[in-house]
Amino acid sequence: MKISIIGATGYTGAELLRILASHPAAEVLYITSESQPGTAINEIYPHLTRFYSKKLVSLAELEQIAKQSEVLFIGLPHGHAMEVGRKATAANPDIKIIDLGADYRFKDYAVYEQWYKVAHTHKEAQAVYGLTELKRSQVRGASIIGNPGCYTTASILALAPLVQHRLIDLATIIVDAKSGVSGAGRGLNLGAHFTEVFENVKAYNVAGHRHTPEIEAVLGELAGEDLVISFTPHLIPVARGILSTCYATLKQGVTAAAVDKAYNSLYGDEYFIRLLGPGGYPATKNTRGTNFCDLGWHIDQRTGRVVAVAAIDNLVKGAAGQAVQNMNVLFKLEERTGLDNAPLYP
Ligand SMILES: NC(=O)C1=CN([C@@H]2O[C@H](COP(=O)(O)OP(=O)(O)OC[C@H]3O[C@@H](n4cnc5c(N)ncnc54)[C@H](OP(=O)(O)O)[C@@H]3O)[C@@H](O)[C@H]2O)C=CC1
Ligand SMILES: CC(=O)N[C@@H](CCC(=O)OP(=O)(O)O)C(=O)O
Repeated sequence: MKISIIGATGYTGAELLRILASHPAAEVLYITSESQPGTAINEIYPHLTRFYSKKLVSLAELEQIAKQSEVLFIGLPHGHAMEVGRKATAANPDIKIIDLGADYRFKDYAVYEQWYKVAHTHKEAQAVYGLTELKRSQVRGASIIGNPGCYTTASILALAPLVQHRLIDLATIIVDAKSGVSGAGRGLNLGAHFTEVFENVKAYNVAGHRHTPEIEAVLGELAGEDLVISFTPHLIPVARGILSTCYATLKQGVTAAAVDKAYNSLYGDEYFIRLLGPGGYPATKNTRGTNFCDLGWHIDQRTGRVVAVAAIDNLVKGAAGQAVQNMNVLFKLEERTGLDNAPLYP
C-alpha cells in the first residue's frame, strides 16, 4: 500500500515507520513535519537508518500527498487531524485515513468538544472506532478510523467481556492505570523531564482525564446503556507501557467459571490478546515493542469484586501497532502482517 504519515517526527509517527519498515506490503511515500521540513527522518531518529533516509515535507503538500496515497496515518496532537482529514478526503475520496489522535474517536461530537475543548470541524466524517478486536467488521469497510488512545485500549479490552456478558454492576467500575512517559509524546514538558520522573510515581488528571468519556462510550455501547466510571491515570518512570487494573462488583450469583467463559469466548481466537487466565499477572515488559495485550483476572471472594488487569505497549497496541493492524484489516491482509514480533526481554 502507498502510505503517508502526517506528523512523522512524533513518537507515534516514528513507531509507525519502525513497524512499516518490516511490513512487506507497505511503501511509505511521504512523511510530514511542520518544524523540520527538508530534514531526513533518520537524522532525527538514527534508529531508522538503513530503513529510511526520506526527507520530511510540509503539510502544505497535503493535496498532492493525498492524491498519491492509499493510506494516510495522522499522528498529530488532537484538534489538528480534522482539517487534515477533511482536505485529504476532498482531494482523494478513496483515501483511507487512520488517525492516532482523538479527533475521530467519538460518535457524539459534543462529548469530544466538551472534553477536548476543541470545535469539531469534520462532522460529516463517518468515522469508525478502531479497537480492532471489538470493531473489526466496521473497520473493514471504513474510510476514516479513529484509532483508540493508549489507556483506553488496555482498559476497554480488560472490561469488555465482563460488560458484554452482563457479569458486573456497571455503576461500580474503577480503572486505575499506569503509563510510561512516552505516552506524553516527544514534546518537552516539565512533567516528562527525567529528574521529575525518575524514582517517582504520581497520579494526574484525577476525575477529569479525557480517556474517561472514551472508555464510557465504548463500554456503554457494549452494555446497551449509559455508564460512568472512575478513571485514574498515573505516570511511572519507564519509557513505554500501559498497565490498567480494573475493578467492578460481580452481579449476584456470577461464578468464576462464567468470568473465564466470558474472556475465552470474546478473545479465545484473538492472536494479539494473550489470556493469562484467572490469577494471571500481566506485566508491561512482556508486551514491550509488540502489539500484544496481556490479560489476567482475579475474583476477590471477600469483596465480591472482579479485578481485571491488562498490559500493552502504549506506542504499539496503544497506537501505531493497532493502526497498522487496522490497515491490514482494511486491505484484507493477514492481520499480524508486519506486527508478529516477540518483545525484547529483559
Ligand atoms: N504517545 C502515545 O503513547 C500515544 C499518543 N496518541 C496520540 O497520537 C497523537 C500523536 O502522539 P505523539 O506521537 O505521542 O505526539 P508527539 O508530541 O510525539 O508528536 C506530535 C507530532 O505532531 C506534530 N505537531 C505538533 N504540533 C503541531 C501543530 N500545531 N501542527 C501540526 N503538527 C504539529 C509534530 O511535528 P513537527 O513539530 O515536526 O511538525 C509531531 O510530529 C496525539 O494525538 C496523541 O494524543 C495516541 C495513543 C498513544
Ligand atoms: C503519559 C501521558 O501523558 N499520556 C497521555 C495519553 C496519550 C494519549 O493516548 O492521548 P490521546 O487520547 O489524546 O490520543 C495523557 O494522559 O494525556
